[in-house]
Amino acid sequence: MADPEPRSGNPASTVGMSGPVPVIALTGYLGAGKTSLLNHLLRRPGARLGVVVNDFGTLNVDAALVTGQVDEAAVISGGCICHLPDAGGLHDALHRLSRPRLRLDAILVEASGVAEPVDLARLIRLGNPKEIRPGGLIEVIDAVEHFHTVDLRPEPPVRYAAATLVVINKTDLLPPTDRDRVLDRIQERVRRRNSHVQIVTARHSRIDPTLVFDTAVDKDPVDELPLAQLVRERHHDHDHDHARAASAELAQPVSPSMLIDLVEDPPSGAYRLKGRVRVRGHRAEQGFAVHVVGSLIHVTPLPEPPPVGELVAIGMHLDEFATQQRLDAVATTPADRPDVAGLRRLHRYRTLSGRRLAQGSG
Ligand SMILES: Nc1nc2c(ncn2[C@@H]2O[C@H](COP(=O)(O)OP(=O)(O)OP(=O)(O)O)[C@@H](O)[C@H]2O)c(=O)[nH]1
Repeated sequence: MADPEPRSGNPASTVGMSGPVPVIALTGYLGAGKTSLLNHLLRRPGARLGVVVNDFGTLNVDAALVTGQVDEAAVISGGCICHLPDAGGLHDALHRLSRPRLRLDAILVEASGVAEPVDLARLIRLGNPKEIRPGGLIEVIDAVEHFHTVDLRPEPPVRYAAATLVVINKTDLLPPTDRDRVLDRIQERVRRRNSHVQIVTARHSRIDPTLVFDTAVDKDPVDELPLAQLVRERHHDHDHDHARAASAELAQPVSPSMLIDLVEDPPSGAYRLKGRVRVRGHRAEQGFAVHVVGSLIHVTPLPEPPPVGELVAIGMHLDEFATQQRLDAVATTPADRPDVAGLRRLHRYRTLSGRRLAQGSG
């Protein structure tokens, strides 16, 4: 399963997004590999990440990485501790970490092994709509222990339903002769509960961070602590499959109908889809930021319509050719007149993005 590198540079970073900070939940049964995943993501240079863990003191988070990733070390070590499912604690932590001054690219929430993913996903949706947006829920599965711990009943566990990405971890511990059979079986169980979820396999939770958040540059920012850089260099590895990406530049306003068709039915294999777009409104042009993670769709207005917009799709098993065609179709189809039905659909998502977060429904 060796996927090629993203096609040109790092398309994942071409959409420089301010606006709501994505909050990504890491869940999984005890010992599945959540902390390993968190540390792996923190090692990725270039992104400014906030971290929320249940108890920073007792978890095996690499402190050098955490403090190095964000120049506000005090925020990480002192302000982001919460005890799930205490909504107040989580919301306080998210509120602090989403302050614009911190300029975080993403916030990672590591849930304890006993936390219910469905409840956690709902808690995150209860946050302040202006500050954060749901960035997905990553469920880590221990490939060896799965059928002895989590998946014991005839019906697949409900926890799969909340996931946008499933990482089947510890594949190195599966006997080679049994590997494919076990992986197929786990996938089949997950898909019975969540047919469209993206599934990847991993050793030591090493997945391509591009799947999870935007990594803006390939080397450490200048304000990075030297210690963190050293730790990263020691661990810097390329022993994971790479996500694929496709992108299109939007030189003209796009058709809202085509855009919503795209986000409601993303190209095959796309896990994340994001864009900054310009649409023709009744009176003037309007700008929107659009984010899709799994089945989550989030639309926010931009202060100004972008002179040139972008669309980017990312996924482990992305059909790059078909995806490029879909993105290009949106980019090149003229949208000279206001598309009333399309605008209505777009604004509905905009309203839902705010309301769903505010009310915690859906
Ligand atoms: N061999 C092997 N060991 C792994 C892998 N992933 C994680 N481990 C080990 O499994 C143990 C548990 O991993 P963690 O990342 O701490 O798991 P966790 O889900 O955070 O654990 P809890 O917080 O206790 O629920 C650690 O000793 C890891 O080094 C893997 O893919 N292969």
